[in-house]
Amino acid sequence: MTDESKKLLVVEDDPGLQTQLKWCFDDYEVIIAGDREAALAELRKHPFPVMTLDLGLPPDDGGTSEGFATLEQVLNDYPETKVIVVTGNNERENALRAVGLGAYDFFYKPIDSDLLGFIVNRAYRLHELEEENTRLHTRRPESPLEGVLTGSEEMMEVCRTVEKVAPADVSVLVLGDSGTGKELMARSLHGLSRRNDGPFIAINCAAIPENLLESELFGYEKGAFTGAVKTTPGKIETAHGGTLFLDEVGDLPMPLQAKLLRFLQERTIERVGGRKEIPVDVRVLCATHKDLQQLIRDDDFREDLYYRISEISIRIPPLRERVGDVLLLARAFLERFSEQHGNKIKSFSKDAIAALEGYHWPGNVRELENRVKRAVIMAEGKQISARDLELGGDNANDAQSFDLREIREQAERQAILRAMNHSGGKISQAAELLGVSRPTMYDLLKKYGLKT
Ligand SMILES: Nc1ncnc2c1ncn2[C@@H]1O[C@H](COP(=O)(O)OP(=O)(O)OP(=O)(O)O)[C@@H](O)[C@H]1O
Repeated sequence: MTDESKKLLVVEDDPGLQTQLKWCFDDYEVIIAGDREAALAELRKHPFPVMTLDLGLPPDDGGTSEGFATLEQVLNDYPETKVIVVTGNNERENALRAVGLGAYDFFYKPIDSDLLGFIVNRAYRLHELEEENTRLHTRRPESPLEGVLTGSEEMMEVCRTVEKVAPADVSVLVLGDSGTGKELMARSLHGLSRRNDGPFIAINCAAIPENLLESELFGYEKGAFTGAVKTTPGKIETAHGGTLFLDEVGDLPMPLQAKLLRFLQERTIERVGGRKEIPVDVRVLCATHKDLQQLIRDDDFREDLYYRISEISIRIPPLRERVGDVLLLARAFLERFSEQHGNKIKSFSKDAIAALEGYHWPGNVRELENRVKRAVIMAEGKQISARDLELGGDNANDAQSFDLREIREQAERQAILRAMNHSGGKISQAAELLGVSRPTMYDLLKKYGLKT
């Protein structure tokens, strides 16, 4: 036990009991508070793993209203503190109500120091175990690639592919929904390649108007068009010796697809308004959330370009399909943002965890990152609630389909993922949570394409 965890807060207004309680716990550093304000002032100063709380506090020493108000405030603001409620001999109802609200245990007066000592020691032990548990949960798994956090087998496979492919100078097409981490993977590919001393230049083909995209990519000569006051190299040239990342390549207009293809075949570019062929040495990585095969069928994407940019394809699974990743990433983001904001929020409430597990994350990791960032700023208690994350109610359940079978399957899939997340990927525990046998659980995982 650390020195800090040996502290015990005793909230008691009766001077006689204060003294008795003080020598009852000579193993602990006992701090006495006579009322709610004094107790909260102590809790603000340092964390207390355990506190005892007399329910009959002033100004309502004859009743319990002040005691209950103190209890609720402590449970809300200091959820890690175990509260042992001390109450009159025939006040069973109050004792049960306190435990119902979240008090750890209760104790009847007059004080039996052996029994109270036993309850306090047990509360300390439980607090210690819970802390250990939180530490284990927040421990990061070995990050396979710099900046990439994951514990899921699907993503580990993606990372292994990235490691293998990075040193080979091949073109890579990264596929995946918006916010899944395509750019992060492209940066890893660059970082692990022999070009990592060179530049990494990213351009989002969907974010730049069509008429500017050509000069943005290929550069222009002075006087090529109105406003071209000086010769300017494009992104491709700027990436010389390094990597060019074309995000949302599915949005590249047809004429530029032809020009890009020419560049990939000849490895030279011509600036807009120029005549000179400029040799450029870059590795091209592309990404898209669109279905390029469909675009090819619709004549919106050139098949020959597709083969050039996809010597290797890597598909990043959506966040909802990664077993265990939602909570792992949420905890990592919480740690990062609460450190950045200098506040002490360390955990998610139970309802927040259920909401995180139940939501289907259409915006993937980016959405999770944004929700946690916002919650850290908005949260008023010591824990992040589902409300702080703006999850719950209608937000969490936006299935728009009317197809009953589809809705049932979605719900089943969600439940399986929640159970797998909850059990840390342990199939037998997840099966138990869902009330199905292990073989059925394997069948379900297979049916929904969930790897373990
Ligand atoms: N596995 C991960 N671990 C840590 N952070 C991640 C992970 N995946 C994504 N992120 C973070 O999520 C955010 C979105 O990632 P990124 O921009 O790479 O996604 P994207 O798929 O390229 O998105 P878009 O399709 O919208 O361009 C970034 O802030 C990124 O750092």
